[in-house]
Amino acid sequence: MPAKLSVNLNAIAMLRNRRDLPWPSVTDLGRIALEAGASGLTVHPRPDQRHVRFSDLAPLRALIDNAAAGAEFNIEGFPEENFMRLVEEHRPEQVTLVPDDPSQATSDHGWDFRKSHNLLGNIIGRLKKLGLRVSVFADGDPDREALTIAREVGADRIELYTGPYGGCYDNLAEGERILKTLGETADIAFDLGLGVNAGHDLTVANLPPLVARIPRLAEVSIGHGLTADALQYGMTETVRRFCRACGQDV
Ligand SMILES: CC(=O)[C@@H](O)[C@H](O)COP(=O)(O)O
Ligand SMILES: NCC(=O)COP(=O)(O)O
Repeated sequence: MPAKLSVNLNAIAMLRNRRDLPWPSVTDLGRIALEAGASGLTVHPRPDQRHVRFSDLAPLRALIDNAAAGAEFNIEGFPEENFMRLVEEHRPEQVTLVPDDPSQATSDHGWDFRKSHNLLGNIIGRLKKLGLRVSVFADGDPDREALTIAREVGADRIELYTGPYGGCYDNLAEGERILKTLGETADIAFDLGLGVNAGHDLTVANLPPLVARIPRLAEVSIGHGLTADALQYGMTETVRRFCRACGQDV
């Protein structure tokens, strides 16, 4: 089955937040994305709300509840107590745990599973009691021992951090080298019984080699590159292009 596309709305929210006005509407663009074939919506509510605001979550939850069967809400973030309250309130189908410090401009690394063993174990235990699928952000580092810890603490999936791969748009040889390590990391994760998602700086250009190397990739979450294309081609056409780049027949 081709990888599913979850559209990350953070970049739309960031544009909206330039003014004290309600447009561009995060909910309306989310609706267009779902109607165009996206399988879900992703938000990363950062503590300072500089992108998605906490008040965006309820209308997005309602939108997904009224969308085609199987549409999913994915909420990403560092698991501090405020984040956990948001997740408890809005019950996403998937929670993606990232090790971000609030001062980070954007996500730029996966978990150190050895150091975060106890934190992740406790948090994932709480999320499992809510019945939520949990994905954990992971570097493209084929470190079996680290991924074994991810499995032991209860993660269902890893999300491969593809920032370094996306950054190689002008250095294809380096991109191929990174793709190799992403693929090896995914192979180990599958072997351990983990599912594999991917995200960060993915584009219509770099998705096809990624899904060719990792054919069992479950989901990609994409915001920055997709929003840039939506400005040029419109959200509907852009979502279709990204779905096709995932190998979907749309
Ligand atoms: C985990 C991840 O890679 C995404 O959440 C990405 O960081 C997008 O978040 P921003 O749009 O807030 O940078
Ligand atoms: N989990 C990654 C994500 O949601 C989107 O990241 P980006 O495409 O905005 O870099």
